This record gives sequence, C-alpha cells and structure tokens, in this order.
Amino acid sequence: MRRTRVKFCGLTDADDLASAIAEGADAIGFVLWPGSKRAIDLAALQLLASRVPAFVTRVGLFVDPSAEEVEACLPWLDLLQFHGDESPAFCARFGRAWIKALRMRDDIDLYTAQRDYAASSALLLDAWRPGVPGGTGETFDWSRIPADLEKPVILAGGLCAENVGQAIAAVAPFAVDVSGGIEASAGRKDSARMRAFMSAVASADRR
Ligand SMILES: O=C(O)c1ccccc1N[C@@H]1O[C@H](COP(=O)(O)O)[C@@H](O)[C@H]1O
Repeated sequence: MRRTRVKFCGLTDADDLASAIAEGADAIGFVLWPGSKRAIDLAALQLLASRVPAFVTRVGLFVDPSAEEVEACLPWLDLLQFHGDESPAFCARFGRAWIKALRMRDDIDLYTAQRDYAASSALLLDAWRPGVPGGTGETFDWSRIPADLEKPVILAGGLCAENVGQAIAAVAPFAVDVSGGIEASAGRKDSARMRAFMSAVASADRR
C-alpha cells in the first residue's frame, strides 16, 4: 500500500511536539522566519529539535534568509525548506538536503521550476496570496498540478482533516504538509486535529 508522508509544520511548543510525534508525523517543521506568528528562535529550536527522535525529519522553514541565519540553525535540522524567492544556488550552498516551496501563482510553470530546482529533494506546492510568503490557510486548484512531474510533490495550503483525503485522491502527492489545519490557535496545535488529520490520510491511502 502506498503511504502518503505527513509533515506537521509550525510547532512552537514541547507538548504539541510530543503529540505530533505520538500521532505519527513523519516530519516536523520549525518556522525560522521571524515574520511568522509561528516563528521560534534559536534557543527554542535547540530545545524542540533535541526532542525529535531518530527517523522523524526536522525541517527548518526559511523565507529569504541570510546564509548566516541558515548556518546558525544547521546543527538542529535534517532538511531545509525555502519558502521565499531563494535561488537554486542559494538553496544548495549549505550541503544539506532541501526542498523548495513554490506558491501557485497563475503564471507558474512547474516544469520550468523543477528544472531550475533540480537539486531539490522535492517541490512543496502552496497557495499564492500576494505579499504573503505562505501559511495562508488557503487551498488552490489541485488540478493545476501536472501528473507527470518528476520531482516528488509535497502538497500544502489549507489542508485539514476534512479535505486532505480529497487532495490525496486528486494529486497523489508524495507528502502533505499542514500547519493551520491542525491548530487550536496561532502556533499552538490541537492533538485531536492532528489525530483526525493522520486518520484521514491513512483512510485515503487505503482507497
Ligand atoms: O506557517 C507560517 O507562518 C509560514 C510563514 C511563511 C511561509 C510559510 C509558512 N507556512 C507554511 O505554509 C504552508 C501552508 O500552511 P497552511 O497549512 O495553509 O497553514 C505549509 O508549508 C506551512 O509550513
């Protein structure tokens, strides 16, 4: 049976992190962009990342960071997620696996993007809202994702327990990424929502 991987993003709290791991998240995202309501600082990253067990991926989310900002976080991260306008060369310069988030503007060409970001481990596709780099809680038209992309697709943008099954049926992504859809309030996750999300993904995978 095919299994859709799950990333829970925007963890800011040790109890929420423990719940996310208990519910079976494959990857945990830490927002390291200070402009986010889910941002954590380096001290919190150290504390939280040290509580993530082996085989669960620690992902650092950045939006147009300086090289120094990324380098400071590297000891606590397994994978880098670039959510701004970073160039392929910038994303690749840290010697760490990375994924590129692409916001689904009307004119985006995913074939060109996957060629440009050929060294990425996957493309993360998120909704586009002018002036907002991500985490909008909004979905986009999933039929815009071509079925023949070579890069693994991580589907993001407004996912929740109620729609993730439909999203998996439509896109068959390698992974899904959720932040707002498992929250109780900004930056605080809800364990019942995390469980419902995991259960909806498992149900979709059985179909
Ligand atoms: O979560 C944020 O605050 C954030 C800020 C800047 C860029 C990306 C951000 N989050 C990522 O956006 C997508 C979709 O989030 P949502 O499920 O719609 O809330 C996801 O990859 C988040 O990790």
